[in-house]
Amino acid sequence: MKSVSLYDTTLRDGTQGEGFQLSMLDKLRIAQRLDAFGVDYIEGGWPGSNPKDIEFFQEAAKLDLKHARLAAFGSTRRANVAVEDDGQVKLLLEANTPVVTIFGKSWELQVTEVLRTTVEENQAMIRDTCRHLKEHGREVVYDAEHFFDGFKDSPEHALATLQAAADGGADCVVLCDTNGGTLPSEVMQICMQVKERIPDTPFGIHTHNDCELGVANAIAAVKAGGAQIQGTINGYGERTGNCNLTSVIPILQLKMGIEVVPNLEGLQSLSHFVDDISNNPHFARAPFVGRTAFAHKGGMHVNAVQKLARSYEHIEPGKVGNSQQILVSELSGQSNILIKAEQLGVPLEKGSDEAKAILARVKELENEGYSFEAAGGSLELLILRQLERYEKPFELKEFHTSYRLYRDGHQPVCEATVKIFVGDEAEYIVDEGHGVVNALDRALRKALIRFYPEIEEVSLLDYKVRIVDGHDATAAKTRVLVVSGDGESSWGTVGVSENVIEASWIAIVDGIDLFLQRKRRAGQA
Ligand SMILES: CC(=O)SCCNC(=O)CCNC(=O)[C@H](O)C(C)(C)COP(=O)(O)OP(=O)(O)OC[C@H]1O[C@@H](n2cnc3c(N)ncnc32)[C@H](O)[C@@H]1OP(=O)(O)O
Ligand SMILES: CC(=O)C(=O)O
Repeated sequence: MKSVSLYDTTLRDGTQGEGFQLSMLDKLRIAQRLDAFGVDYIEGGWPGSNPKDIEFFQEAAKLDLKHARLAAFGSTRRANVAVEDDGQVKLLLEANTPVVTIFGKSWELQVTEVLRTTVEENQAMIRDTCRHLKEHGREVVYDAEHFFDGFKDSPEHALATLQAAADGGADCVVLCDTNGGTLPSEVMQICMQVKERIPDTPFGIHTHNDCELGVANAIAAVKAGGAQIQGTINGYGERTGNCNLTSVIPILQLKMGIEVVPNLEGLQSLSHFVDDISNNPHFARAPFVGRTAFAHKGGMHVNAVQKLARSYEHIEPGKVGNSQQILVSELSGQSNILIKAEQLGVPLEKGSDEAKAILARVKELENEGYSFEAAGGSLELLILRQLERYEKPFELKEFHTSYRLYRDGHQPVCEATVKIFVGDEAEYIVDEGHGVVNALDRALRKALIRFYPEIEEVSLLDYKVRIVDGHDATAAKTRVLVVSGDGESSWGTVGVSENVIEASWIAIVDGIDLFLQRKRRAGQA
């Protein structure tokens, strides 16, 4: 048996966070992934809240979960209502889950001001509801809402509410830092007192991230003997979110030697899955699972990690399914360039003229406003050009763009003409587009297709414009970042100019040029 169980509330408390909505089918898919990953409890929702959650539990019963136990969430019975007659408690039982989690009030202020009842009735509500659910054969988790605030206000009152849950037969009492304002030292101290005063019922922890201490507080509780951690994948949840399980899990497993999941390597992919399914962007700087969690940019760091990865990495990235990234920028040393060149199959010597020239060119261009971090394609071209492993596929003679807006209600027209040379042959093409950049992209492709039919495979996936230096207002330098793809891979290219059309042109041309260079080099290999 595990010494600490993982209780996931992504499907309940996670959905209380702004911008995190899940359909019933999304919830089912996430539940399956959580089960496969080895989470012990999955809180699916609150049946007393909405029809979607009622339906979820009906469908989830058919899931054939291999490991996790499903929990339905709700509150204690209402004040002055018999527990058998409480509609919300009935729905909790009708959800037919092996586990039911109920929350109740620990803070006297909440009892008198929010519930507007007496301390005695509140304790009866907790005790009766736990007992009733136990009598119906459920494993009962009792979430002590506002426990730490309640304890700081009156330890005796807060402990008496826990005792009421224990008397009602709760299997675990979970201390909640509902407002997220408690410090790890306080959590530790209070948890130790709970352990001493209620020794026969295991305690767990449920924290919120309002002081960015959700994870630290959960770890402090485990240090004090906590047996369950409640949290969400990627920390989604009410306000600033809940304790982030994608951080807690590797901390427990890799730093504290507490085995909680069988395949930690699946962590990053689980994190991306939940982002994707909820249509949220991935948080690049997320510890352990973020894209940049093991990305090295400073030249000195890159030099060191090449010699010894753990010189700047606190764990092996592969242990959580992540990988080391090396970035090239104005902060690079030759080591960054050497690694990139090696990856391109053109190894370079440290101290060689080529390595020095490439590094100098990167620094010069970054000073002009280029950024190679997200433009690996442009960096690849820069290296090939410097090493004379590059054949120019075409020469631009001229391009022209126009945008015509009619006052009589006609659709505006965006037009581009492009004149290029491939060897001695000229091609002069005009095309229209949704905007001038689109027209330019279309005209260029049309002009090239006769010479390079393979460019049919390339499409433009993303286009971003950023002002490099804002002080020149509309004459400021712009950086355009383009992502192109061929269905198998994608690559970023960058262009910089005071003119956004020219910056776009540079980035688009590099995107197509790189594709042609790669094809040519693959053909030679
Ligand atoms: C800390 C947490 O995250 S707890 C979970 C919070 N999550 C949610 O609220 C999401 C789901 N909630 C809902 O769908 C709705 O709020 C419902 C269906 C549960 C309740 O809706 P309504 O009956 O319209 O009540 P409303 O939301 O306005 O007010 C909550 C009521 O619950 C009572 N209540 C609050 N906590 C408890 C408790 N632990 N035990 C019993 N009653 C409680 C409040 O006193 C209030 O009743 P009152 O107005 O008679 O005093
Ligand atoms: C129960 C719960 O979600 C909280 O107290 O934060």
